Amino acid sequence: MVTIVYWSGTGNTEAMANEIEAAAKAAGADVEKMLFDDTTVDAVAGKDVILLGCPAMGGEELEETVVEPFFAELSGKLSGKKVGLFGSYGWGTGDWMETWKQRALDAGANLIGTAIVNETPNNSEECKALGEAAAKA
Ligand SMILES: Cc1cc2nc3c(=O)[nH]c(=O)nc-3n(C[C@H](O)[C@H](O)[C@H](O)COP(=O)(O)O)c2cc1C
Repeated sequence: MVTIVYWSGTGNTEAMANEIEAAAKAAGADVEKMLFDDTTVDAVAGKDVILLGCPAMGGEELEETVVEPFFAELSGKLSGKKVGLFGSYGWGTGDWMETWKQRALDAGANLIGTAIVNETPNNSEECKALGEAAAKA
């Protein structure tokens, strides 16, 4: 089972989640998809393959009211877990994802891939690759 958990303010990261879900399903995986708001840290920590989505916010940061506190707590429970990260960005160059990736690695996660897209995805190769990697993980 691949579990996708995401936050999206204007729908771009949500569109990525949909593309990743479609790719993972096409590769044969069962997929569940939910918002950070609709789950808990312990529920996510108990999953097998975890894909987390959040756009670049703040100054190259995670969304601060929901995702940052969620991930800060979850990172204590990610050691050895198969984790993928994705999100949309605007005017930056993807620095928020580099920081996020490093935090996941520092937490001991087994990073299966990342995907970033400038604004709205449109049959993104990055999303497809992450969905396929998750299906095989
Ligand atoms: C409050 C706010 C802060 C943002 N900060 C950044 C940023 O630091 N770097 C960047 O590249 N884009 C930034 N963006 C642009 C968003 O990452 C971009 O529009 C993205 O597509 C939004 O994804 P979403 O539709 O899933 O919310 C910011 C947007 C907002 C509204």
